[in-house]
Amino acid sequence: MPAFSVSTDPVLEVSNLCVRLGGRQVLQDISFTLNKGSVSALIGENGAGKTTLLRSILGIQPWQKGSIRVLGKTVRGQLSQIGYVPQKIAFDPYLPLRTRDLVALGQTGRHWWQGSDTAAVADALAAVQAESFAEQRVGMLSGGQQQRAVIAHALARRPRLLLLDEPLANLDFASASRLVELLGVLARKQGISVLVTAHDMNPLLPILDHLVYLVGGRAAAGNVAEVVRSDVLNRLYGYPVEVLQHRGRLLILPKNPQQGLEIPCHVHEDLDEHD
Ligand SMILES: Nc1ncnc2c1ncn2[C@@H]1O[C@H](COP(=O)(O)OP(=O)(O)OP(=O)(O)O)[C@@H](O)[C@H]1O
Repeated sequence: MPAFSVSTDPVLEVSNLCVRLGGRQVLQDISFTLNKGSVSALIGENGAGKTTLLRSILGIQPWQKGSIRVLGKTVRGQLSQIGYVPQKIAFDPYLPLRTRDLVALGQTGRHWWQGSDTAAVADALAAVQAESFAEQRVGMLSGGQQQRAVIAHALARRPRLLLLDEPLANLDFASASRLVELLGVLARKQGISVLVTAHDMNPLLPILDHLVYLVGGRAAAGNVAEVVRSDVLNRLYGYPVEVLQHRGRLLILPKNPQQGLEIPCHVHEDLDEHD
């Protein structure tokens, strides 16, 4: 399989997107472009609007202003080009559904009665290294295996854009690292554009090409060095913050500790300023 480098072919273009929900401006003038074969993170605290943005890209959340283009077209008619892994997935342990069945359902979509493309199902299982548990019930798998099974489900229609809503949230460190590595491989080897939401960008840094950092409904977008800078983040937060680097991890802290951001209690020592 050829390896893809990140290209300048736009797969997703979000321009000046504004979304109001329940009388509140949840997203305000969001603009960014994701290219083919890139890995991007959509970072924000609880309630920042990450899921709302993914739902807008999927065409299930109406917006008031702006535009979203997938492969140069409106999302309507392009849904088969998008794989989606939602945030909360719980499988009953006794659900009579094997991993292979779940992936086949992803391949056939709603038409479960149609035969699935077995080669596409096998490719999706292989892409996430799920062959060894393909015949096991999904409800009996570990959290990390379930996450890989639902990603295979999303990959079964060979999408060009893969959206994952907090896929690392319930994984231990080792499973999260394996999943991050896998997402990098999907982007580089298969040319899929991957967009991952998370609260913490650090686990994703090794594979990240692009960052969309959401605060209070507004976003800064670009590569990590362009976004994670105190001048950019000062504007976004509306108060002074500092960016610290500690053993390859990035920390964003308020200059005045009374203000908003949470300071992780385990990383207070030996911090060097990074701008
Ligand atoms: N249907 C709705 N009506 C009104 N407000 C909503 C609706 N859906 C979401 N919201 C609000 O929009 C804001 C953004 O929600 P969203 O779920 O997009 O955030 P998030 O960044 O994904 O959060 P989390 O990290 O907690 O999943 C929140 O304040 C939420 O309460």
